[in-house]
This record gives sequence, C-alpha cells and structure tokens, in this order.
Amino acid sequence: MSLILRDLGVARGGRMVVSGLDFSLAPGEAALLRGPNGAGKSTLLRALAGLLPLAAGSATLMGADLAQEPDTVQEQLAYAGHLDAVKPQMTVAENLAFQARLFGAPDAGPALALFGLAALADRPAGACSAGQKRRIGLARLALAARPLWLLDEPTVSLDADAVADFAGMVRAHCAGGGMALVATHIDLGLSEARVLRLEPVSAAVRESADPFLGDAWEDGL
Ligand SMILES: Nc1ncnc2c1ncn2[C@@H]1O[C@H](COP(=O)(O)OP(=O)(O)OP(=O)(O)O)[C@@H](O)[C@H]1O
Repeated sequence: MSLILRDLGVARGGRMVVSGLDFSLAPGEAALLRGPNGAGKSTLLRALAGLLPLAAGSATLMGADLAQEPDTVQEQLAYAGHLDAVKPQMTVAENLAFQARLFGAPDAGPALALFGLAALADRPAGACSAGQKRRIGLARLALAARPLWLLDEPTVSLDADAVADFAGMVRAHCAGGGMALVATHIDLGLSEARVLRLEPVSAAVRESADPFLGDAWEDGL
C-alpha cells in the first residue's frame, strides 16, 4: 500500500535529470522533496503523475506499476503543479463545485471550509489575488479522495497563516493514512516529514551528450 520507486530515471530534452532513485513512502508518511533549482523535483513529480515517461526503473503505487497500469496509478493520486487549475470566469464556489464533480465528491463543502474560502465564495476567481487563487488550487485536494498527493511548490504566494493551514491539511491527510510528496524550498513546519533530496545529475553525465547537437528542449512543458 505504498509508493515504491526503484532505480528510477527521468529524462528531459534527452538528458537524464533524475537517475538511480530509490525511495519509498508508506501510508501516513509525508516527504519533502528538496534540492537546488534544476535538481529535478518538478520532473520527478510530473513523472509520478504520469505526465512524463519514465526513462529507467519503476514506480509502483499501492501495487500498481506506473508504466504498466498508468490509469490505475493516476486514479490513486492528486497532482498540484505550478498552475492553480482555476477557471477565472467562474466564482470560487463554482470552481470548487466543478472540481467536486471532477473528483466525484458529493459537494464542495469540505474545500470551501478551508483557507477562509467561504468568505470568497461568490467572487469570480479571476478577481482573486495570487494567494487566493493558490488557496483554491490547494483546497480542491480536500475533494479528491486520493491516497497520494504530489505537490509542486504548493505554498507559493501563500501568507504565513495559509502556510500553517496547508501544513495542517497535509498532516490531516497523512493521519488518515494518506501520503504526500511535496517539493518545496521553504520550511513548512512539517518536522515529522522525511526529506528526499535531489541533486543535479553530475556534469560528467550531462556532458556525455553529443556536444555538437546542443541542448534539446521539450515544447510546452
Ligand atoms: N521542457 C524542458 N525541456 C528540456 N529540459 C527541461 C525542460 N524542463 C526542465 N528541464 C530541465 O530539467 C532539469 C530539472 O528541471 P526541474 O524543473 O525538474 O527542476 P526543479 O528541481 O523542479 O527546479 P526548481 O527548484 O527551479 O523548481 C533542469 O535542468 C531543466 O533545465
């Protein structure tokens, strides 16, 4: 019932960005994904969310292999990337009601109860501040009954109170048997969380690419 990564490798633009990664997360555990800019944190999260292919190794979630059964794995996780997944023309309540339908939740109540969003319920999301939009994006996690949360810099734009609320949300998720892998550069106050540190793949490995071809960049990612 865990997330298990074995000898995992992920490439970007034809270069290995994450390589030889072994890690596991058990129900009830949170891990902070740390490392310098460019170390591969977003890349790893996107790969685990099924948005990038694995170049090597394996990832299994609750017994399902990501490469063999991607749909089964994706149904067990919720991914929150750098974008807030908020529709600007809809109100805060409508956005969350939409997310509730998407995740099969009966209503948006549990999300509206978070981060002071009830007070913003009738405001068009497009008229919300950056931190308010981020709150909407995170609150939708409460509607997704998914055991694994993959969160990429979730606290960007949040004030100190909202960061504390977010830490409480992760703690409650884990207390209920959930798991969270959270890429962050800041101290979230989750002292019980484990740390998975990524380092940029060594220069020697990078320079093994054909020097005459230059860098290859993926589009639209
Ligand atoms: N679209 C892309 N095409 C090619 N290479 C990419 C692409 N996106 C990212 N990379 C490269 O992959 C490496 C890892 O990037 P990634 O975004 O995963 O790092 P990160 O650890 O999340 O960094 P940060 O802390 O800055 O968010 C970087 O060297 C980056 O240049």
